[in-house]
Amino acid sequence: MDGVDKVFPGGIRALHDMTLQVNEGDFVSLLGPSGCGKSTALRLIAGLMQPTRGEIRWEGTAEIGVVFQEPTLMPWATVEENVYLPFRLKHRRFVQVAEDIRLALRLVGLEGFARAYPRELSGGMKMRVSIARAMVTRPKLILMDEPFAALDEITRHKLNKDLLDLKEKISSTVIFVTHSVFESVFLSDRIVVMAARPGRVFRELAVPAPYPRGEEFRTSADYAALCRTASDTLHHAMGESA
Ligand SMILES: Nc1ncnc2c1ncn2[C@@H]1O[C@H](COP(=O)(O)OP(=O)(O)OP(=O)(O)O)[C@@H](O)[C@H]1O
Repeated sequence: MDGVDKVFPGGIRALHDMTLQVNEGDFVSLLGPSGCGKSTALRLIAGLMQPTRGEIRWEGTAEIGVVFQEPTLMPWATVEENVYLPFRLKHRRFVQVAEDIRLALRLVGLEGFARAYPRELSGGMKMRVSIARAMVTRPKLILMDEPFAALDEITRHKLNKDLLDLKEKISSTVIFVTHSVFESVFLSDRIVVMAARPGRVFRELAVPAPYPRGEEFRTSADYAALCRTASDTLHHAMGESA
């Protein structure tokens, strides 16, 4: 993103001069207070809307998978039919992609649930279906907008860990929106702290901890120190925008 502004009709300036580079294989978190434009940035990157000013450039073509805060599953369709959706939109026949669907469900730990309906699943399982759907076509870039915000802490920790394992396996690039300091430090190799009114990049923080990361990292002194730095930076960002 190069010098991107987004002004909504009515004059709300959601983003101002946002510049951000994401490289292949990065796990980048956008961390910031409510209303700082994180979702707007993600929607611009997804091409769901256009910037008012500035540019979003790609090297090569980008296929994108998106995971929203709500799992947004079709309640009348089974798990495998839900995961089939991105292929259906590309006019691929189910039988041609059945193996990809099976593999995606296996990667998110839902092998036995292909024929289940969303109402039969827990919140965490629904989110796993949503993740399987986002990655079933093996997009280069996965955009996630606070996907775990509505889950309990234990489930959230489990899904954080599983998401990192999954990323290793499918080697995608991930841009992850969150307002949780802890989550951003656990997951990402770079945290983009944003400030509000107008939304912009306040500072970028590197998380120099090796992957794979698990409970050992989450309970380490390094993790605690990184969380403190991120938390302080977030407070500065909020102070500047208050
Ligand atoms: N479609 C829209 N029309 C007008 N204003 C909008 C629209 N979408 C977002 N905004 C405004 O733009 C600003 C940024 O919103 P955005 O949802 O991107 O923030 P956010 O950081 O994702 O917030 P949250 O963490 O609460 O989801 C807010 O002031 C919001 O009210």
